[in-house]
Amino acid sequence: MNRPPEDIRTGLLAHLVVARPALGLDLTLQVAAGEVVALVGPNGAGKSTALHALAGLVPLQGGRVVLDDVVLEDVEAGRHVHAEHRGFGVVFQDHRLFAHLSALENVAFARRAAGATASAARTEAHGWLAEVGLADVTHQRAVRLSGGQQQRVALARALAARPRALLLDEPFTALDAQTRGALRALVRRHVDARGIPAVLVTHDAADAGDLADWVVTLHEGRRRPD
Ligand SMILES: Nc1ncnc2c1ncn2[C@@H]1O[C@H](COP(=O)(O)OP(=O)(O)OP(=O)(O)O)[C@@H](O)[C@H]1O
Repeated sequence: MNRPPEDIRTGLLAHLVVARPALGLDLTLQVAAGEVVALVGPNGAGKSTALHALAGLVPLQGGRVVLDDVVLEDVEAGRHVHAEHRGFGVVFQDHRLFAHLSALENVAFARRAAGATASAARTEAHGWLAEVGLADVTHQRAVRLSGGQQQRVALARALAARPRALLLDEPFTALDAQTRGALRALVRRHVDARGIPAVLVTHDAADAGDLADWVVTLHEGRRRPD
């Protein structure tokens, strides 16, 4: 499942150069609209760093990030679009929910931030929580939810924001096998229906095999040759 070398017109194009003493990153990535690319590799290879760099949360020392022909970052040209304005839906490894807001409020917040009215955001948030199987805990505070439930709220929040691209860092690790399968299918449907690119960081061969169109292997911050 290695991507053929042709160029893509819409989707995500990135060259990420991050200089760090422990591990530098130099990665070129292209993900077409409607595609899921799995980013795999051993612990410490730089997968999360790459995702955070795409999201605008880790400064680049070189390179560019372009989404659907919009330049989000270009180090040489001095352009840096703030993370909040990049249009990515992100699921972080540690979920990063608002601990003292309810599941519903966490998801509605993302939809509000993306332009919906308060009541529309709440209605849609109910729908997303039902989609991820959490209709019965909508009013539970995030801090009271189990790890797997928090992970599902994080995915609902990312999808609810109507992102222009998805960045998913180990988004299914805390889930049982049945839920994992259902949520992989949900992500696939969403990517197909909205025609957006998605990057999935995973250690799970089944995640990559089921969900990804292409696999990119990172090793010590570099792409391992196919
Ligand atoms: N904020 C940071 N500042 C400096 N170095 C960092 C920072 N975050 C991560 N690193 C280092 O960058 C390297 C890559 O880490 P990263 O988390 O990107 O790897 P990973 O491939 O996602 O690993 P894992 O599979 O364990 O999640 C590691 O050596 C790590 O110590």
